[in-house]
Amino acid sequence: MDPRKSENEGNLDPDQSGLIYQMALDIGGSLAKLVYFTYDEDCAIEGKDGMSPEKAVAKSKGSKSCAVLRGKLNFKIFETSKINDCLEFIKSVKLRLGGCQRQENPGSQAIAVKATGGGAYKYTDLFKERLGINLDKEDEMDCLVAGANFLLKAVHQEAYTYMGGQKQFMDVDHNDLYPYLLVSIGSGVSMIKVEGDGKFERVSGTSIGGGTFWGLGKLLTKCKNFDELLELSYQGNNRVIDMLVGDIYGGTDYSKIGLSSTTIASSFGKVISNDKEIEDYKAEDIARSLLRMISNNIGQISYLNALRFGLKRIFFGGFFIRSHPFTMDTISVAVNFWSKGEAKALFLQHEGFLGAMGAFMSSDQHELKKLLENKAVHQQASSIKACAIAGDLHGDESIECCVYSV
Ligand SMILES: Nc1ncnc2c1ncn2[C@@H]1O[C@H](COP(=O)(O)OP(=O)(O)O)[C@@H](O)[C@H]1O
Ligand SMILES: CC(C)(COP(=O)(O)O)[C@@H](O)C(=O)NCCC(=O)O
Repeated sequence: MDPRKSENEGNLDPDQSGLIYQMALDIGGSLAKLVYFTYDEDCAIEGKDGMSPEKAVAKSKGSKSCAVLRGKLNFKIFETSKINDCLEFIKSVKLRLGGCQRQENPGSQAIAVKATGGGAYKYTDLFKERLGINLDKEDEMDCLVAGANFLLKAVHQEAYTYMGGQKQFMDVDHNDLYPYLLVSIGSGVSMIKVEGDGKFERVSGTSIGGGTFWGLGKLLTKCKNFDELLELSYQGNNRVIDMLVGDIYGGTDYSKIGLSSTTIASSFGKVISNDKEIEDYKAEDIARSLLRMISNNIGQISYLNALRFGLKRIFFGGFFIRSHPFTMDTISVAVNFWSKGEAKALFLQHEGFLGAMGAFMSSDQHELKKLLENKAVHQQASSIKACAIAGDLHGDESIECCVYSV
């Protein structure tokens, strides 16, 4: 490959040759997330006598007739520390925002793109200078909530429970969605009580989140990337590192206070009594203990906040989860254990894209928003992959969808 080209250049999915009608960004502490809608110019509109999408949309305004725009919602991620890859990707695709602007001559015509997350502020000048894009900033919490509400209502089988290796999809009753606790596990963790569309309060947070897992993991195991660390955690045994109740109580349960001998009494606690150096421990075991410690802690704090407000459902999002069985199992067990089965942990297929989806939905100057705001996006269930992100950082996913306008 030509070393002057970015990793993504020349490696585009054929679907991306379609026009990008609308794009939004969520640039977080660790990852930059993109959501964009593409359609095939030749066959995008149905039921409008072969006219162009723009014309059909324009014609449908103010009339009772229905325009249907067929296309795909695409999802893509980049490491924030490699923001240049993200810029190169946007540069390499045909950006046709609002149905009337082409990004062929950056600098000559400013294009506005909705953006959220800290990077929307940090990289404002970079986007403007390199791509001629004005980042139109949206509040991160507003976007997380809007994205979660939209996905839960519009995407079939978006939410699921995970217990004992079993994934069980939950049908969301639109009339019985609120209230719930939304826990976004990104670099740090935000906990938001959601009571309706745009009706929410950030009730808590913790700095011990995904960045902590990846940061400490990198230090302690010398892993070079996040996936490697996750993979290691699969193979490890945390009992070598963690001090269990049984280690303290001579192998027995402490049943009087409901603790079994296998419960972790102290994460990483066994290390203090061993005369070992870090090299004497297996990276797998360290990764496993770390993942359990962080996941357990988030599960417990989430439950406590759910209890504060009498919330029974806790939806977990953010890329820390990565549909990882062990992470989801640990969080579910923690919520179940602490709530004595009263509260439920739920996960989202598009876990890491809540903010980007919310930013996408917040666009107010493009035709697509006008199409989307009143109508649901109906996806074909068969087109969803079981895992939102399947390991590969640059792996992307798309949902076939129809956008209706009446
Ligand atoms: N490929 C990856 N590279 C880095 N971190 C990853 C990756 N995949 C998952 N993660 C985890 O996801 C977290 C970031 O989640 P995300 O929801 O994108 O938050 P943020 O908005 O802070 O970037 C990281 O801190 C890390 O724990
Ligand atoms: C500051 C943040 C909202 C930024 O979001 P992120 O990039 O981590 O997704 C988040 O990291 C956070 O909520 N941190 C926890 C801060 C606290 O409540 O202690």
